[in-house]
Amino acid sequence: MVARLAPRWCLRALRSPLQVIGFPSLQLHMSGIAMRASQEDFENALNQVKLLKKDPGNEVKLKLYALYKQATEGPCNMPKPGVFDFINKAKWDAWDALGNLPKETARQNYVDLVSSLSSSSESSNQVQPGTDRKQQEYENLVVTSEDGITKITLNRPTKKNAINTQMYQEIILALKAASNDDSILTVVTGNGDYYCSGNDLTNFMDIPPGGVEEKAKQSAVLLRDFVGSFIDFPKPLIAVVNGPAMGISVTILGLFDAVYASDRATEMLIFGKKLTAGEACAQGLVTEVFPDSTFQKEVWTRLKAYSKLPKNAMKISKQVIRNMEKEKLHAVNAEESSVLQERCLSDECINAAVNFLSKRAKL
Ligand SMILES: CCCC/C=C/CC(=O)SCCNC(=O)CCNC(=O)[C@H](O)C(C)(C)COP(=O)(O)OP(=O)(O)OC[C@H]1O[C@@H](n2cnc3c(N)ncnc32)[C@H](O)[C@@H]1OP(=O)(O)O
Repeated sequence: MVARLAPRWCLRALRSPLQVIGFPSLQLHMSGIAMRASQEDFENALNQVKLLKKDPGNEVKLKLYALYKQATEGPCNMPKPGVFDFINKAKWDAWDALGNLPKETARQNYVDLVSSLSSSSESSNQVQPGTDRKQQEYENLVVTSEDGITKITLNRPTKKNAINTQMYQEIILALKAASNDDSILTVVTGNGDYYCSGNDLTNFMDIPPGGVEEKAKQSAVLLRDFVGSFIDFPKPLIAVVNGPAMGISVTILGLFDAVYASDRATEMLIFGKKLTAGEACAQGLVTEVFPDSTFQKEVWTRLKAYSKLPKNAMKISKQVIRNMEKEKLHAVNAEESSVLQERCLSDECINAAVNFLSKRAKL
C-alpha cells in the first residue's frame, strides 16, 4: 500500500539547509544598507501575498499589481483601456504611473510592500502562553497555544496530511509566528491516522505559464525556504509523530530537537524502504517510541513538564548547539535545493508522480 517514492535527494535534507527567506526585506533593512531584492526574494513575496488573510484593499492591490508588472515587464507600453473598462483602466493607470522606474527598484518595492503587509498581519497574531487561543487561521494547519506550548497540527487528514504548495508556505509562516510568540516549546504533529505522507504529489500537476522548468525552479526555492525555516527555528522544536511519516516529513526530522513517535508509526519511509519507529529510534532519527495506546498522554505530560523549564536557558542552549552547524546546514540546503531543481525534471521523478497520480485517478 505504501508508495516507495521518497527520492534520494531529499533524504540528505536531514543534515541540511538555509536562511529564513520568508521575510527577506526585514533582513535587508536590518543591515541598514540599501540592498536590492533578489529574484528569490521576489518569488517569495509573490507566494506570501497569496497567503495574506486580510484583504489589503484595492489601493494596495493596485500598487502590488503595478509593481509586479513593472518588475517583470518594465514600463507600461500597453494601449490605454477605454474609459468604461474601469478595472483595466485603474490597473493601467497604476502601472503607467510608475513611469521609467527600474525593474530592480520595482522588485524591491514589491518585496517591501508585501513584507509590511505580512508583518502587520503577523503582529496581530501574537499569542500569550497559557491562553489556549487559536492563532491565525490557516487552510491546512491548526495552530494553538496553551501552557507555553505552540502546537502546529498538519491538518489535511483526508490526504494523509500531504504537504501541498500552500501548506509549505503556511508551515513557514507558522514557524515564523511561533518563533516570535511567547511560547517556550513548539510542537509539530499530524491530525488523523498519519503524521504526514510527504510532498503532495499533485503539486507536480500545477504547472505555471513558464513551464516545467519554471515549476522546478519554484519547487527548489520553496524547498529551500521550507527547510531553512526549520534550520533557523530558535526555540526547542518537537515532532510528535502520531502515525506513518513519509518523504520530506521524515527527512526534516533531523532538524527537530526531539522526535517522539507512536509505535504505530511503522512506515517511516527512508532509503526507499519502510522503517519502524523502533528502527528509526535505533538509528537516531527518533528520540523515543511510546506505545500507541498511551502515546498522546505520555508525550503531552512530558512536554508540559518541559514547558515549565527556564525559557531562556532552553532557547539559548538550542541556539548554541544549532549555531555550531547552521552555516553548514544552510550550505547543504542550498545545494540540495539546486539538485532538486534538476531532479524534478528527471524521468524518474516524473514517472513516479505520474504512476501515483494515474493509480489515484484509476486510469
Ligand atoms: C517542493 C519540495 C518537494 C519536496 C519533495 C519531497 C519528497 C517527498 O515527500 S515525495 C512524496 C512521498 N510520499 C508518497 O509517495 C506517498 C504517496 N501516497 C501513498 O503512497 C498512499 O497514499 C499512502 C501510503 C500515504 C496512503 O495509502 P492508503 O491506501 O491508506 O490511502 P490512499 O487512499 O492512498 O490516500 C488517501 C488520500 O490521500 C491522498 N494522498 C496520500 N498521500 C498523498 C500525497 N503524498 N500526495 C497527494 N495525495 C496524497 C490520496 O491520493 C487519497 O486521496 P483521494 O481520496 O482524493 O484519492
